[in-house]
Amino acid sequence: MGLQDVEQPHSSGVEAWYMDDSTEDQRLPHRLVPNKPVSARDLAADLGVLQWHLDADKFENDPELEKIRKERNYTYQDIINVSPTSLPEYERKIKSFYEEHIHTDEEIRYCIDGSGYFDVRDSADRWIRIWTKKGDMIVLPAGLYHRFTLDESNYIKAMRLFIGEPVWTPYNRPQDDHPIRRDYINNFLKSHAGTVAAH
Ligand SMILES: CSCCC(=O)/C(O)=C/O
Ligand SMILES: [Fe+2]
Repeated sequence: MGLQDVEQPHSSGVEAWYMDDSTEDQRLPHRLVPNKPVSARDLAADLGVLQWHLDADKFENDPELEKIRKERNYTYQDIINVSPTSLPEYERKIKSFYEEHIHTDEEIRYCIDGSGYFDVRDSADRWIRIWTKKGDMIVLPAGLYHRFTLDESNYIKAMRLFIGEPVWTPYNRPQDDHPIRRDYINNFLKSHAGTVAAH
């Protein structure tokens, strides 16, 4: 099944916008002025980023979540609490989450509580900030350059899902010759491949 074939219940989706270039605190929204929003449709069609909105209060027994897990073969799940007081080695991990990277598999996160920002690169190498809040589930495809930060609430509780045994290894940019990155470019960014700059 292709990424575009999966039914996504909410067409409006999570809020996303192009980021400014400011080096201020990463937890700030970093919107352009005026704000330049990005639609759920564009995230899916252009970048392969999928999303659903679920009832997080019933995450332990939710038929909708079960359906997604079955359809997409997500056999593994665990829960991560990210906050200065709950995450072991918080400083090291939060720094590593915010290093631009890819994974060799999808990154699937379901926000059960709190909130945070997943930043993704578009086809012209610009940052798009995706604000993930309670009930939002997102899938970042393998090979997509991205990073994560907490927002000003300083707390997110997220379910991590995976197909098979989980592999969390980040491959920090540059990874332009990595086969997974090449596959991603061929699948999603082909028409813009010449414009995606190497770092
Ligand atoms: C909210 S989950 C922590 C971030 C993470 O696991 C990751 O891989 C970010 O890219
Ligand atoms: Fe990641």
